[in-house]
Amino acid sequence: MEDLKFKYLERLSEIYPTIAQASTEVINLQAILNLPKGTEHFLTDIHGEYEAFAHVLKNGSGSVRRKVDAVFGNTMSSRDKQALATLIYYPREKMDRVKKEENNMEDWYKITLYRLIEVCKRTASKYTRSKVRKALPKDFAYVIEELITEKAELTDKESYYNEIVNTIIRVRRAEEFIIALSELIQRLTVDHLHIVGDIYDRGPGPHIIMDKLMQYHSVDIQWGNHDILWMGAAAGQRGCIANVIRICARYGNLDILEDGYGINLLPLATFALSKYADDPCECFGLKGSTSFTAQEKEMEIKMHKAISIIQFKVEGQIIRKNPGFKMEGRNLLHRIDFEKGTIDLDGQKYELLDKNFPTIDPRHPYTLTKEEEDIMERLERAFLNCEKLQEHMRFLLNKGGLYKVYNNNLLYHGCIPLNEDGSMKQVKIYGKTYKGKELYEVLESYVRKGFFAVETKEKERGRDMMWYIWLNENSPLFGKDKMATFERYFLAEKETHLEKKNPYYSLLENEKVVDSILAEFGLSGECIHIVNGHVPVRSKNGESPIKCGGKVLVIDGGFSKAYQKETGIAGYTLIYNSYGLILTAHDPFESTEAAIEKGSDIHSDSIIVKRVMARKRVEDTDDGKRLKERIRDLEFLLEAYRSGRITEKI
Ligand SMILES: O=P(O)(O)OC[C@H]1O[C@](O)(COP(=O)(O)O)[C@@H](O)[C@@H]1O
Ligand SMILES: [Mn+2]
Repeated sequence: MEDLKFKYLERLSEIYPTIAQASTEVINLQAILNLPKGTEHFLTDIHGEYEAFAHVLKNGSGSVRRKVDAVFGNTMSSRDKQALATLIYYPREKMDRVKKEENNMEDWYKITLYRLIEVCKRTASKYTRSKVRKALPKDFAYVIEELITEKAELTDKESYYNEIVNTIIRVRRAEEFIIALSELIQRLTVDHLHIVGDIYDRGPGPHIIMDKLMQYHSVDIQWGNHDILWMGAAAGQRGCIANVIRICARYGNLDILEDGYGINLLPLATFALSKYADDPCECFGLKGSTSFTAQEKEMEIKMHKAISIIQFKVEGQIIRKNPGFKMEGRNLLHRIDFEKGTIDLDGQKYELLDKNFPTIDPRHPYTLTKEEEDIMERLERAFLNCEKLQEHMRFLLNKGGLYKVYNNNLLYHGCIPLNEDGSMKQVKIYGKTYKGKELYEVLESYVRKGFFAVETKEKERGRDMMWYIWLNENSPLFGKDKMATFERYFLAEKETHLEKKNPYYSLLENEKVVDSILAEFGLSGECIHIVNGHVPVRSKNGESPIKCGGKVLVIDGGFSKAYQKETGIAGYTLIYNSYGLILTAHDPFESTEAAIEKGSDIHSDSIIVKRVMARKRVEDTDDGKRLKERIRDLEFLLEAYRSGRITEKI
């Protein structure tokens, strides 16, 4: 042990070769520990709504506006503060508008630059000089640093700053400078972003969101069931591929696949148009609003039906291949009486709303026709070979996982499968039993195997496991007793559409249960929380996102337009800054245009969940723990230098 420690100190002395260097580092680290904790921003269930996502990201769920308020207080009107905030979110667009209205732009530049510099100073003051420097835009790095650093030794500070600002305006760089400052403020306002799952499906731009996330300075992702579905599809799992296409078709979003990812859907389209030529496919109408022509719409609807039938067949095969998934109950095609157009569900007969199944052979209902097989083969190849999709999935794999413990908060998308009595449910995965944290871990290991395992069998298991995580009742990401897709398309009886939630969701007010979950992930004591998404909070019905006295925060982002009618709002986001936790309820997002025009933020309400007594510092965070360890090691090194066990390397 001693030997190992000595070796470690020797290595450390290579980085800090002198007493002076090691002690400077100790002083620097100690200074960081005393800075206020960086702001964390939590978003979930974005569901392809890239405009609303970009807006919330730009305004830091109200954080930018709070900064503007803190800097200018009552010295500026609320309208001016809002205009300044909008400028920070959308500098280019806002300036275009201002130019049309203002007759003295020089004055406007001067005032605006001055204001932005003040906000920038305040946002940067939380960070070390070196961190701010790293965030500075290359072109203006030197000047911005001059402007935001207090110059105590200058007697006439004002004229010094004025000179710089005047020069910027004179050389016609004011606009670029305003843009650079605005982006810097956005960048510094949020230190770290958590995405608690479900980037994909329903909305039109998940690929645009992924591109944005890949450029973001600091982010982690807890995979949602919809993300896993896309990961499975990208790994070539047929059940996942069929579901991905079906959901895109359902929401009129097939162009995500065609234009966004360059996946060719022509074979499916041609097949659907010929197979369902005279079929109105009434059960397969599109959700949400689309701008399709009648002809386009007809094609989407037919493709929607074609891929749904393929999905039910392919899923039947996966279920039969994996009896351990215990999902035979979800195989429904063989229970259809194709002559009568009825289905037998647990002894009860139901009439099907659509009786036309030209591709199903009643004797072998789960077998794909030659054409369907051909389509699936081509799609499988297209998903596997799509470079952009694979790149997005690699990013999810690198930055993501099924859960995360971060600064005393436990983050996951769905739930912890529980029994009725609140104990953790034992779940069998390929013959072995797991629960709680171990269940999460084994599932995550299979997801990674689905991409990286060398051995074919293990890889296949990994792939099938992604489909399992998407919809199995024991999946912590799904957490419902069944996914009633078939019933929702084909049966009128609403009771068959019901998807019963795992007891987890009704036990969230039970402190014993909540504590046991937190403890399972190593969390105990004060100021610990579970943050999860997945289930829309029906605030219209008085439901609160704050459960168990604030220990659990269910922040389904509700970005998804399809769900806003049900919930009454556009969901919640969470901010954890040095003063505490702030939950923001959002109003539906109209459009970027409207946000600039009206200068509206989309948050309607901010609820302070927890206000800390003393402002939290870096010292109180996970990063702080690591820094303290580093300081301790460096102090050992200093001791070794001073006692002569290690010599300085000058
Ligand atoms: O309303 P849609 O888009 O058809 O989706 C409904 C399906 O989505 C699910 O709610 C899963 O998606 P979420 O993870 O967003 O809840 C299923 O339980 C349900 O069958
Ligand atoms: Mn979900």
